[in-house]
Amino acid sequence: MTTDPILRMDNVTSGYGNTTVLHDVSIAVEDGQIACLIGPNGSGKSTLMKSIYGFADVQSGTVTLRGEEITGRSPQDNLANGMSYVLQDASVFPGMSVHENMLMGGYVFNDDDRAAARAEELYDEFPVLGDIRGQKAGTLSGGQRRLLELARALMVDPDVMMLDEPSIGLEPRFIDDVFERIEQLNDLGTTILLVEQNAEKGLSVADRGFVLASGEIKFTGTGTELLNDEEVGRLYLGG
Ligand SMILES: Nc1ncnc2c1ncn2[C@@H]1O[C@H](COP(=O)(O)OP(=O)(O)OP(=O)(O)O)[C@@H](O)[C@H]1O
Repeated sequence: MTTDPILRMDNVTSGYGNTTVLHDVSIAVEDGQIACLIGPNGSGKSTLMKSIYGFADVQSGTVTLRGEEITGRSPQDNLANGMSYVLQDASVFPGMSVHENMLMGGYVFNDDDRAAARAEELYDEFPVLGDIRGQKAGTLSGGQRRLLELARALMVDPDVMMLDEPSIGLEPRFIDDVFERIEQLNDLGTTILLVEQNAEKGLSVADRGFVLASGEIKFTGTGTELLNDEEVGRLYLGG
């Protein structure tokens, strides 16, 4: 069964100022899916997410969330509208506690009680985070910090969450844990669009995959279809 896509890009050409990075890109992510974007370095994966979120310039084409056009909206508006984005270089505030970092994730509420209540819900969901809520974020391990970044982005209870390279910089022993967390977020009902350098890992959790090269979508399929595609394997999965 298919549902209407929750997030779409239709014929988007975009970049930065006069520089064009993406050419005529169309993707559709259905409600409740995990979608994964793979492709070589510099192919425009981060730019695709930035074009959805208002960090890059859409030169033509449209971006749609829940059927409503959001092309060119600001990141703040997108966050308030139920979409969160964990940037590749997302960082925690090292001098603040885990809990204070969580509250920052709910700043758009303008309501301290509501933010605190939402943080408690997330500690129930991720007890490891609740256990260290008083600890300064700068003292966390890489895996704990990534979990905090993910949980902080959940403070607004987003319908759609975009994650740019969630496994980057993590020790191998934490990588499986992060992917389990991503599947857990998805089980809670959040639609996820993920950029992942570890293409096999990313596609293995994905309902839908997109291969981007030189700013164009070259292949689309289910995660399994792309993993099993001979050409995708040879060109983009290292054999
Ligand atoms: N702020 C910017 N201004 C101008 N050009 C940019 C900007 N950010 C990225 N680019 C260019 O856009 C192209 C695509 O970069 P992008 O970061 O989207 O690729 P990527 O596929 O995410 O790469 P990586 O896997 O290395 O993160 C690159 O040529 C890059 O130099």
